[in-house]
Amino acid sequence: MYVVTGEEMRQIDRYTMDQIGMSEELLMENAGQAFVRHLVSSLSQSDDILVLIGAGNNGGDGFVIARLLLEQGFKVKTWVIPPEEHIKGTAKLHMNLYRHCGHPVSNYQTGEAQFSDELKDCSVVVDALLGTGIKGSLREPYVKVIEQVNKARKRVISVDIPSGLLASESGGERIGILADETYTLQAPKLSAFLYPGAGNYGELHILDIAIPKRSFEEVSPHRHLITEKKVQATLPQRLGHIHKGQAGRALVIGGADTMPGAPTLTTGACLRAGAGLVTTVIPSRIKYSVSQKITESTFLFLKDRDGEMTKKALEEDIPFEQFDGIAVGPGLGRKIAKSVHPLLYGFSGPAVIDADGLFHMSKELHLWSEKPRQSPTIITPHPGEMAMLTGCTIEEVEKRRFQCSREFALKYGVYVVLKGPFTIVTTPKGDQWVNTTGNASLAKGGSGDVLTGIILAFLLQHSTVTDAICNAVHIHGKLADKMLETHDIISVNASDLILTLPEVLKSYRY
Ligand SMILES: NC(=O)C1=CN([C@@H]2O[C@H](COP(=O)(O)OP(=O)(O)OC[C@H]3O[C@@H](n4cnc5c(N)ncnc54)[C@H](OP(=O)(O)O)[C@@H]3O)[C@@H](O)[C@H]2O)[C@H](O)CC1
Ligand SMILES: [K+]
Repeated sequence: MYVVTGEEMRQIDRYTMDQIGMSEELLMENAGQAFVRHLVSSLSQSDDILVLIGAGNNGGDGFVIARLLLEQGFKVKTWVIPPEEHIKGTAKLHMNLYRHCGHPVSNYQTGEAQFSDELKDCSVVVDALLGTGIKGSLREPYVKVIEQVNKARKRVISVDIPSGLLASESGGERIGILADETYTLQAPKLSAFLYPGAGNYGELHILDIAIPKRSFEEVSPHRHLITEKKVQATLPQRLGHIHKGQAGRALVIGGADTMPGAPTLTTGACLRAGAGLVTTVIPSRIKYSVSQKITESTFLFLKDRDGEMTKKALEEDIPFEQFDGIAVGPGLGRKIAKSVHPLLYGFSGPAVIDADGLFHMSKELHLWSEKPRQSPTIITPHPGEMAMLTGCTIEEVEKRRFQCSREFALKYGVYVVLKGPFTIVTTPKGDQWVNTTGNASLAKGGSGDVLTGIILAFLLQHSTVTDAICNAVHIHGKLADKMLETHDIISVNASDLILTLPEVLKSYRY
């Protein structure tokens, strides 16, 4: 499943029409058919449905939807919002088809007052005003109509994207329909995953309108959705004759006197996510508090100063060659200078850098570009850490989540896991994967430490790095979703996620 910009979707449509030979009329009919097929089970014959039509092909989809709903006996009122002569091409063809079936159209230009009354009295609004073709700031009469619809608090279902939003941008101050559900056509658009605009989408559904795979392969968008099906198919199997060393020897480096919990969580998650052996490297002074909480890992206690492990101890006292993968950073501390590059450069396995590890990395980026690691490096920043690494503001990162992580991944040859709602995984080649599991309960200290542990464990058990990271991100979100079945959203703790791992992982087995 691809995630596309408006421009990519246009190219895909073009290829489908020009090279494959499917006409726009057919695609529009397919879009309306798919929309109605999915919608009818949630409609009742007593619903009063208002279909709002704009000037372009999104409006054309609206005519198909209105016709099909009317033919099935639903009560539908169809409102054309711009002057009718603005409707051209394929949308006009479907308007005529609709009319030839004997169905009526009302026009907002001549019936504003009646429109307000009908909006007040309806129960469902189908928003087919504007889709991927919108350019620049929203113009009248759409501004007024969209504000009116948002105030009316009806059940609103958008076709393709909530009208007013741009397909590829985060929304910001834009006026847009506040939809309860959005039925997007064939492939989700970037704005479905970029806040604040993502909040306008409501529940996102993806409709298959029969655009062939070939059209996507020709345009080749580099973004994908992480799907449950793919996770299920690629989760590691454990063979009957495997021994613990073959399930991965993991090393977790972190912790300081004020942060004993972070490496504890990472280690706990790493064990529950299947690593064969885990060794936790922490400063000596927290050895009792951490080791009491973890039964199954072994420890290495390093010399510390001011409550943090020293640069020298980190570089000289760890037998890196005994391990298959490393996670460095959870609770590592920032008080005393440390360097991550020299620790990892000579290490031949995958390495995850998180939390304070990213702080130290941000001070030595020249080393990462001068001497890139040959083995996979995975960084797991939240937007604040991404801002620190790139020198952008957090707002810029949030606005340009896709571009920002891609630029960094390409420049430094690393995998970037940009956390947040809809975490984005980017490979060093620039391919991107968007995660849709998880919820706001994860906005709490410690949940990132758990993710780091799962990523490390999965890296040691998957055959590809990308699958390992995507599956870890997906499962981590799923833990939070599972917790909401029994817990309130504000009371899920990071350690609860680890306890839920066995049940969630088991639910993915065939
Ligand atoms: N993906 C597919 O395979 C298919 C998608 N379909 C649907 O088509 C739309 C995209 O259609 P398009 O005609 O390109 O664009 P829109 O319908 O989104 O809107 C274009 C009209 O909107 C007016 N416009 C543009 N910018 C603004 C603005 N800032 N404010 C107000 N109005 C604006 C403009 O009209 P004018 O009269 O002002 O010129 C444009 O004409 C896609 O989203 C799907 O829903 C098809 O069904 C085929 C299959
Ligand atoms: K729309």
